[in-house]
Amino acid sequence: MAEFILAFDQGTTSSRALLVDQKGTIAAVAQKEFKQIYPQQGWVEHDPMEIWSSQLSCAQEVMATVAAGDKVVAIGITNQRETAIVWDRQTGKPIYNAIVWQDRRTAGICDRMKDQNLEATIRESSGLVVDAYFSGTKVQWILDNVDDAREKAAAGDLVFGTVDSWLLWQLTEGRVHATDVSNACRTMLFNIKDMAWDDQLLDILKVPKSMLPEVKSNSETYGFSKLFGYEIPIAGMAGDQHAALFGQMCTEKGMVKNTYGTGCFLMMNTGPKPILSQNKLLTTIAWQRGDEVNYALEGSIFMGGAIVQWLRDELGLIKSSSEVETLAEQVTDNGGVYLVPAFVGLGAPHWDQYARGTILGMTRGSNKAHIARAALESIAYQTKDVVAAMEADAGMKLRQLRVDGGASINNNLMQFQSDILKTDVIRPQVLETTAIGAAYFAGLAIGFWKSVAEIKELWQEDRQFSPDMSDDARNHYLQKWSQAVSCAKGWAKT
Ligand SMILES: Nc1ncnc2c1ncn2[C@@H]1O[C@H](COP(=O)(O)OP(=O)(O)O)[C@@H](O)[C@H]1O
Ligand SMILES: O=P(O)(O)OC[C@H](O)CO
Repeated sequence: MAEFILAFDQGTTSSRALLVDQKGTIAAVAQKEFKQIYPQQGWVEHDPMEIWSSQLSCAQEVMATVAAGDKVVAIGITNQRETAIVWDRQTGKPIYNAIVWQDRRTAGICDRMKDQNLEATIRESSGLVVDAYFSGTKVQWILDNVDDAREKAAAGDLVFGTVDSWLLWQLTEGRVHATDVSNACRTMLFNIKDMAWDDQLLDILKVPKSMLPEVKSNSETYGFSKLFGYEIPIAGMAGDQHAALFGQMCTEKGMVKNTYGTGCFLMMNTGPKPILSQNKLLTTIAWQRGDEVNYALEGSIFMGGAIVQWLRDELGLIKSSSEVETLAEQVTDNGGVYLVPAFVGLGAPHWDQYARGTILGMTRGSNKAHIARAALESIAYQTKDVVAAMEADAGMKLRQLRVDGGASINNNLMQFQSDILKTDVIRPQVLETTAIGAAYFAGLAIGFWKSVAEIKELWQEDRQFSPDMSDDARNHYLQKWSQAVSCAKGWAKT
């Protein structure tokens, strides 16, 4: 009889469900894209019911492949982080769409917090910078802008959750309202040293404590789902980047991964003590298992693979994401063209809410291949900016970068990344590290895998990319990139 873990990977643009077996092999995958809602410039929303229905239908699709006699022994959840959902405790209905992590509508609330000199307080307690990215200001916005929401929240009738919480609520049919530490620490409401909701932060952001989910570790049984014919424990939950760090088995201090999905998210495992960044990175909880807490430094880049989607969907330069490779290969270099993909502002280490997308350096000879190349290169330059900040904070040089996510399939991009970083880039055989990480957390909780050492044996390299660029060329690219970033900054601040 074969046994599997069912992993939910609820991403920004699609929901996925995967079956993972004991060898860490993916036995089945289903994926469904869902609607991106842009009600105003800079706003990004999802329909929470569609998040759930797309996730459920993917789960049903892979469950249908489980042979008679075989069994799913646990569910692991991983999710797009920071996205905020508020729903009615009694009816389970959302009172507003999910406000997505990319949404910039609360930039003004953040400016006011900065004017009140709250940055240091917020950083000390939450490890975060003041930015519209995080959930806290999004919850505040919903409470202040949806009719009667403040009154209902004060009466205890509303609950808040990130997407993990929302899925857990649905899976348990409203019986469990909980989250995990890795998602909690992205809300700007959680104290990463005390490992508890922070009263001062709740007060600053005007969020009533009664709305908040119970906070648990990343690997334990949160509840049971009866939706798939028999009772299955939900035993692992983690934000997608934290799950990817674990899925990449970056379990030693100093190990770094970069996930090239919609955005790019670099995380460095910094061990059992939090390092407060001096270089505008985030201090975040990597994961908690039992009483053991691991911290990480994170650099969040808002536009990664999404730039390729923009070339495809808005400019129509390519028909599928993979076509970007052949288009970019039509030219031997960027021809002096630089694209700063600040479509939703710039994240780490710049944190400019008002930066906007910019293309610079075009001449009469510039063509669509140069733009495609500049778009891909921008992913590598943004990564380099974060790595430089990470090295400064950690006081050490990066030894290697482990990569995963949809865009890491692009060999030219990975080679350019290695050239620009002057560091080896290592790609594993299984690129679904996010879902795998969630499966590992769930499997460890129920004894499907006995130890991290056992799981480490499952990680296998696919390919290594080593630097092959002169220092002069690298310095030239980085200098022009930095000039281009300066031009993109502050554009929308009027
Ligand atoms: N060959 C490629 N080169 C560059 N980017 C790619 C390529 N193939 C896919 N992508 C990008 O990868 C992203 C999808 O990766 P994925 O890890 O599934 O993202 P997410 O989990 O954020 O939805 C998309 O933004 C897509 O444009
Ligand atoms: O949907 P992804 O994979 O781009 O991840 C989104 C991040 O969790 C946002 O912080």
